[in-house]
Amino acid sequence: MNKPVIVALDVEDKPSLDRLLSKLGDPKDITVKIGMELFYQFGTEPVKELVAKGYSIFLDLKLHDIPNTVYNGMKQIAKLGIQYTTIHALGGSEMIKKAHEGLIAGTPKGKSLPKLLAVTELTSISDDSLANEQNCKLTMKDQVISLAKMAKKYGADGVICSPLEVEKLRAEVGEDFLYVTPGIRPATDQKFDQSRIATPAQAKAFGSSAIVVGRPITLAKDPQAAYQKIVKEFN
Ligand SMILES: O=C(O)c1cc(=O)[nH]c(=O)n1[C@@H]1O[C@H](COP(=O)(O)O)[C@@H](O)[C@H]1O
Repeated sequence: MNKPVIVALDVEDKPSLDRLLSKLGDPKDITVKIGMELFYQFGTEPVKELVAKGYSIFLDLKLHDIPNTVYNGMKQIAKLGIQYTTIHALGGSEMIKKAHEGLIAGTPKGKSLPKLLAVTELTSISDDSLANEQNCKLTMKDQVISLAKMAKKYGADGVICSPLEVEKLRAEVGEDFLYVTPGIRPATDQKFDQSRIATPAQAKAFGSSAIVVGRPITLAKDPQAAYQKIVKEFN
């Protein structure tokens, strides 16, 4: 994947956003992720602003609703000129299919279709939570593989999963699919609420197509150095 270190812009206000962006470098070399924290506060405005500046945008709203609602939501998202967007695979095959169709319906003529990424099991979910809260009978790896196979069959371009699952996913779901992995922690960083984590170098070795990194950059004393170190480690 092009520009494969995706910076999660999980900040609470515009000055923090501008400060962080000013540390990252030339917009055309960077993929940034806009998620709930910015979107629920400022709506589509920062998305449009960053598209205009030339960033590649991953709009992460993790749609999970009935198929018709997701179709209509994706139709709107596709108009924004972003490169990647997300749904929860647990919404089911019909929802995934409609998400894909919504993106096709909403993408302006001549523009490229945003890539549809399906979240499998969130990287904050532990094996214990999968077994005892979701009451899932499969192991984490098998559950993620099962969701990824369904996502691929119904029109997703890739999945979001932990780096720990990528090796097996590549073997069982195929090389012609994107494996985008959050849960990235450089060796010295805190885990916080993540469960299934790996370092950037481990993610690279496991075969992640791209990594999503938030707090190791946003909370770093020197975000610029933290970002560059992660880019170097992953490339
Ligand atoms: O869809 C995502 O990006 C996502 C899926 C997932 O399973 N786990 C996960 O952490 N994320 C996102 O990846 C980012 C990780 O942030 P940090 O834990 O601060 O690096 C956050 O913006 C999460 O919303």
